[in-house]
Amino acid sequence: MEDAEKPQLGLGDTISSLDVAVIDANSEALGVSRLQLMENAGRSVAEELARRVPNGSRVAVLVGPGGNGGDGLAAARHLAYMGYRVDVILLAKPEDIRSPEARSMYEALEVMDITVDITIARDPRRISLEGYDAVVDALLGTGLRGPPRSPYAEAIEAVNRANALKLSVDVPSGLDSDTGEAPGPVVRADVTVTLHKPKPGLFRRPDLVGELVVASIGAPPEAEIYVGPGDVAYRVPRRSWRTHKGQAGRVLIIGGSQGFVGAPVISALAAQRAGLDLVYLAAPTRVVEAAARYPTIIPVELEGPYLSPEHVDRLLAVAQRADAVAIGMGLGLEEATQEAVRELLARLPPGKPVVVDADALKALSTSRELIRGNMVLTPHEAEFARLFGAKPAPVEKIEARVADAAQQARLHGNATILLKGPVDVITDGRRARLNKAGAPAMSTGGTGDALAGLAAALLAKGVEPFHAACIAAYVNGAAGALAYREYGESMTALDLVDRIHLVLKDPLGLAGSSILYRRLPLEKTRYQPPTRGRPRDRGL
Ligand SMILES: NC(=O)C1=CN([C@@H]2O[C@H](COP(=O)(O)OP(=O)(O)OC[C@H]3O[C@@H](n4cnc5c(N)ncnc54)[C@H](O)[C@@H]3O)[C@@H](O)[C@H]2O)[C@@H](O)CC1
Ligand SMILES: [K+]
Repeated sequence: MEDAEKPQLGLGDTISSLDVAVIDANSEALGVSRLQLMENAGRSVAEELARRVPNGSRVAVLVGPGGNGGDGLAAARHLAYMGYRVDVILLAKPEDIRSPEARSMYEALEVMDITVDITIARDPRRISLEGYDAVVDALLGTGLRGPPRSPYAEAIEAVNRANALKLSVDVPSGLDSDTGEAPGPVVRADVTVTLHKPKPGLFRRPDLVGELVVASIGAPPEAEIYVGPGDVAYRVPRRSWRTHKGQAGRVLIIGGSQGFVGAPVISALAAQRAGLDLVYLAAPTRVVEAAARYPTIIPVELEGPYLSPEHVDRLLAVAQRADAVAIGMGLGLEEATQEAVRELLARLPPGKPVVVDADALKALSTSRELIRGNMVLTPHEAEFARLFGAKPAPVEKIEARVADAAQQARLHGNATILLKGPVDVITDGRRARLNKAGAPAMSTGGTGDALAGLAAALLAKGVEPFHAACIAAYVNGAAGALAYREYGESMTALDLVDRIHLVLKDPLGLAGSSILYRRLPLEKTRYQPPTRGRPRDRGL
């Protein structure tokens, strides 16, 4: 396979401002703190400046109130060590520097009374950058919201007037790193040192970015490769007081048969724990009767012992009221059931996101043309082999396994495939991530049903299919790990469901726990670092 065709493990070639927050938090969960990242960012910035301006030169560092300013403060310390004459110009009052990391950068600089000069720009219109050889723009980064307000607007104008080398930290201040829009004043940089990975907006405005350099902040590639607490904290929408009933998501679970009564009930319970407004459970009579002890689940009784084509019209009507559907758990392998699954998937509105699990995957194996981009398929290895007609590479050869799954995703409309195993592979053919949260006892029956319910719940909340599958795998695994801690080998899928709220309520609080610390015996893969260079040279 061509290298270009291989999806890189991780979040792709560029990262959004949301990805930045996720990577920070996942990095912290893996033992590399935000403070370390900021320190590395500052050092990388100082080193890039040192490549371009001889030491002894005069450098002004303009510092904003957030993480971007924190990077600038760290850079100032490194530049002082390297022999530059450093003046730091603070646009915010020191007490307005709130993040603990940026604060500690400021405190370290404050006592450097021999080598660094710090001024607070009380009147931003009077900032003069005359006589400097270089200006470091650490005003605003990925946290920019809307056009820069005073005093940052004036500070940006001052940077642009300066007759010096202009180096922007992460993004030219004023540029929206996601869209490339500049809704107000914006820095015109000679060099932009962007951190960890390029942001998409940078490629849209090479005129503002100048030379683009991608610098390491020491975040482990694993912070992107493995789904982690940052994904839960920043990608899962939360209700506000203004949310109306139904807005937080409605899910339709279709599953169960005379022989498998519990599976779809576990899915429904897990979906509910993900914070949904409504959960419909459409299932044969015996399943609906068993679910009656959970009054919060809305039953849709399908008369008879198993799903069959005469139920499809009714299911389509209920599906209209749901934001996402999960189908397959415990449905059984009756020919009529398989036919009903195919008919339903063919007739569902194309915009409706669907999780296809278990017995519904078997139905799909004879009609793979029904697979589409907003589907999440959740096969384990044998189901994958049956569905796509080829076994995936073993878990130990993780890169080959990812490539096998990604290839099938590409062949099937970039649907999301969640290939379950001791380490889960999640890919839409463009991106690929892994989940290692879990516990050996998760081989117990029903944990896969919980996973399907979680994935559907996240889809219903508007999370895009790739991230919904990633987060479902992590939340399910982390809840399983917590259940295992308490019950050991005796844990059941219901113990897992009972711990979903712990993972969702305080995902970052769990970070200190050992959920991501298991080292897996996987064949090593090479991480491809993002390339340096001018955006136009990269044809982007
Ligand atoms: N994982 C990463 O990539 C890392 C990011 N770091 C840095 O952190 C930055 C992000 O930090 P933050 O999220 O704190 O955001 P920023 O530092 O970009 O700015 C946020 C601050 O600016 C204010 N602000 C936002 N829009 C404004 C506007 N239109 N007018 C006036 N003020 C405005 C906000 O109130 C907030 O105080 C990145 O750009 C990067 O420089 C680094 O510390 C290292 C780690
Ligand atoms: K900046």
